[in-house]
Amino acid sequence: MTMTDPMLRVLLIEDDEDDYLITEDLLAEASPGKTRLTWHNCLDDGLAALHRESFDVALVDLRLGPDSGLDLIQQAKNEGITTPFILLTGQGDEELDARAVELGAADYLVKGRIDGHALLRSIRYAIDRAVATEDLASSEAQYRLLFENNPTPMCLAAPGSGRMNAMNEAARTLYGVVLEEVAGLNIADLADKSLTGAPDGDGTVLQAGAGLECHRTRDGRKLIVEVASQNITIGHHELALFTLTDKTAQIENTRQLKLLQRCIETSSNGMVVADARAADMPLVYVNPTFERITGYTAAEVLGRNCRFLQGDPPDDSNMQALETIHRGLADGEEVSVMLRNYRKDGTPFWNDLYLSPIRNERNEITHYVGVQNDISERKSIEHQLAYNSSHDVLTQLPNRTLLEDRLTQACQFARRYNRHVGVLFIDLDGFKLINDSLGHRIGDQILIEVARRLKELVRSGDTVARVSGDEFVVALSGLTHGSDAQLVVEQVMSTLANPYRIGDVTLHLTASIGMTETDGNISSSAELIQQADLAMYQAKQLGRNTWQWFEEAMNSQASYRVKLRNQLQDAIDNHALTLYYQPMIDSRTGQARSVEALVRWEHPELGLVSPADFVPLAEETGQIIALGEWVLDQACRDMVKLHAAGFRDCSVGVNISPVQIRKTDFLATVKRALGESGLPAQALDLEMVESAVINDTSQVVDTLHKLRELGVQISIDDFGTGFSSLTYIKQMPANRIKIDNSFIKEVIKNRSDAAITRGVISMAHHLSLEVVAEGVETEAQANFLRRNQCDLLQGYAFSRPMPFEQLTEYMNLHGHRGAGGSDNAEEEQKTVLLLDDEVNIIKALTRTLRRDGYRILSSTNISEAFTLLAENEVQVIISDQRMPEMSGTEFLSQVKAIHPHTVRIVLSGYTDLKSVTEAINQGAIYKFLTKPWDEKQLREHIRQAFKYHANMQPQA
Ligand SMILES: Nc1nc2c(ncn2[C@@H]2O[C@@H]3COP(=O)(O)O[C@H]4[C@@H](O)[C@H](n5cnc6c(=O)[nH]c(N)nc65)O[C@@H]4COP(=O)(O)O[C@H]3[C@H]2O)c(=O)[nH]1
Repeated sequence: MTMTDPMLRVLLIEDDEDDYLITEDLLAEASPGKTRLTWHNCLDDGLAALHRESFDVALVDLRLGPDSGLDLIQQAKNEGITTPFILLTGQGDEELDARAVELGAADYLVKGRIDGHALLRSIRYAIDRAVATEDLASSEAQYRLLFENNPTPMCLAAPGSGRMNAMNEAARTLYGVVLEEVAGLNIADLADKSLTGAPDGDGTVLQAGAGLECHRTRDGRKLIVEVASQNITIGHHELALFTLTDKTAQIENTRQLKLLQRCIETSSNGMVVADARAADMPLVYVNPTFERITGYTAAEVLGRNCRFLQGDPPDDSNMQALETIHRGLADGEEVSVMLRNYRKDGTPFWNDLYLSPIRNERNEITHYVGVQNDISERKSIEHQLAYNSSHDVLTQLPNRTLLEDRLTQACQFARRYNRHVGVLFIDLDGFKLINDSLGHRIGDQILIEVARRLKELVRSGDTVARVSGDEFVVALSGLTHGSDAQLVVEQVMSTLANPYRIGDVTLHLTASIGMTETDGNISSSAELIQQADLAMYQAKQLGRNTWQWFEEAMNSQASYRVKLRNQLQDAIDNHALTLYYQPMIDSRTGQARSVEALVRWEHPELGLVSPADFVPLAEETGQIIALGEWVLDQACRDMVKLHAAGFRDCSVGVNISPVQIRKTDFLATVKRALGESGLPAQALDLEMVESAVINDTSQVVDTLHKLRELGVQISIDDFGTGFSSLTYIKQMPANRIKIDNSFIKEVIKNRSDAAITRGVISMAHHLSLEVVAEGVETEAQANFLRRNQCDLLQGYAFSRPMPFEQLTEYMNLHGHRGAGGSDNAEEEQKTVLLLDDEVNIIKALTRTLRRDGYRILSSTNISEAFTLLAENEVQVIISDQRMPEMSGTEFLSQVKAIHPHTVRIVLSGYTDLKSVTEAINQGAIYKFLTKPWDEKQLREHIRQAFKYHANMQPQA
């Protein structure tokens, strides 16, 4: 009923006309003029009228001829007619009443028992109910629309059983469920049944009361879903409403981000990010490695431009690198530069910096990322190697190369300022005897002392050099007269004649000295040295302990050299040279897998002449070409024989002089030697000093590449004595480097030699080069080298050079020596080294610690302790503090440099606070324990020390 139409439109479907008339009267009486009654007397007409016209209410008689009013109501409902019905009947019947209500009839009236007002009231009630029902249906439809179209996946399920009641479209799409399936589903069917427990949300924030669950789509895809549930009531039904938010992608992204972050944070390179769009490009991120390298904390540097690393005032040596950076920034390109930067404490470090722009999706540069690599250690090793190339390692004096340089400068100065240069060639008399009888250690001490005395004697512009074993040269520059050198030589003679006290030994030495002088007009500094050398030879001839000026006539004595040269030529022509071989031992297997060919000359008068004497002569005269060719041919032939004897993997190292490699037909010579002998190219290893390549043309490098293409191996010989730039060596097609024996000599006790050797091995391995240690004389050296992964060992500790016949025997006897095997068992065993000069303390400590099953090594002196450390895998060291040679803390500081992975403990009855704190600050000491000790506590400390050692080891 609408407000604009106050007339009630009533349809009566009734087969009895009388009843129609009665109804009409009742309505007219109750509401005169306010109702309009339409009458139809059968079911079909009634239904047709309901379809055709609009009525506010329909009164339906129960009996419609053959039909029932209930059927009509039923049919009308089925056909979508929403008009409210009131059922009329002749008599009251409860069952009928119930059935009518069940079908949706608004009321049930018994004819004859109602008056007009009751009828009207019933009609109005039916209309009101219909309006209310329609409103409810419309609001239900709205809620359904909200649920169904909600973008959040949701479903409704029975709270107890979990039977699915409804799933909205978003949820069906997420899980791949079709509408028809929903009714057969249970909420539990969404879960991934293969997993138990809640998934790791990687810190994802969830709504209050929600949880994360692993679910699976119908086609098996895994989902991580945030599930929130809430109990609601719909039409008297208790239901659980689940909202299901898919977090899979978000969690995966978080994981990826965290992984990236962890990579950056744990990177061994320092990393910084600068904001390219903010003024002065401030740092917005630095990783922990940056903090470790520079000593600055993130808080101290964020917001600042990273130029503070260049020092204050900025280091000028960075100019070129900074220009490259500025150019890179201007062009928006990545750059790689080497900078000298400064840590917070002011110490410099070498920063190998790679700078790269980061662009956004619009290709604009938003940030710069800088990757830093602290290469100070490499630089310092290279620096030290470079120093060694111009200095004698033992005495730290300039060597022959630097001497020649200084002499050339002194001659230039003399020419310009009308001055003179004097040269003293000093040879110690009888030094070889001292070396042979008292040993190298004493010999070395004397050489160091001689160097010290000579340096003290000369002026600052003069040069004292060591040119070979016991030969020194003093270059005196800026002399007014050449004869002034005479004053110096007298002082040298008397200074050197003073006694030498080495330990308990007192020695007396004399020297033979040759002298020469020049006004600077001389063709080469080498000639000047040679003149002084000839004069020294003369002084020796005169009975030693004297000095001689060089005279022109002495040059004739140089005819000795001419004679030697002729004899060498004869030896080459008549095959009077011979080859010796020295094995190189594989440090892992203990087997010889390579040999070095070393030439020998059996001189008719002089006996066996060392190649160190005649090879330089042959190089000077050019005879090295013929000599070298003979060596190459012979070595290839011998090696074929060795292969035939069963040692097929053995290669032969042949020394190649720089003079040889520079010859354009060198490649052809090698090919011929291989072809004629039948030796596989892989079995030939050409050993050459790095200067042969570094100082030379690209033609030499080209030849080396061609040799490598053939399969021939290339070794860099005497590594460490030349230019020794590892960066440069990277460019060379070498397979191996041979560390010069001067480093190996002291490797187990000299921290600098140990560091260089270790550094060279590690860096060579990074460049995929094999490393050979030359001059290995003791088992201690060999063990140190093995433990530091040196690949091959060569030296008297294994074998001296020998003729070919002996080599075959050697290979048969020692070819299967398994030196590497025994070490492993040793390595696994916990070993402690005890050092104390009191035997009783060592005994007591041994008693205490033996109970814990450690392997116990002990020593009462430092030198022996170093040897034990070199020969054994020791994890924990306990040292006394007060010892005659040096303090325990000093000893442990040195041990730290050579064996950094040991755990070092001082056990002392006495405390020198300064040295102890220093050693602790340097990280040299793990613990400082005092005597007398509590047995239980000491054992616990040692147990902890081994645990600490185990934790320090890199995890496999
Ligand atoms: N103190 C000590 N020395 C050890 C030890 N083990 C080996 N040696 C010696 O060290 C030298 C190693 O050879 P190199 O460095 O190539 O040094 C060689 C190499 O540069 C040159 N040489 C030798 N044979 C030839 C050759 O056929 N051609 C050329 N161009 N040079 C050669 O002469 C140098 C000296 O040769 P050698 O006198 O045979 O001396 C050899 C060898 O006998 C050890 O444990 N302690």
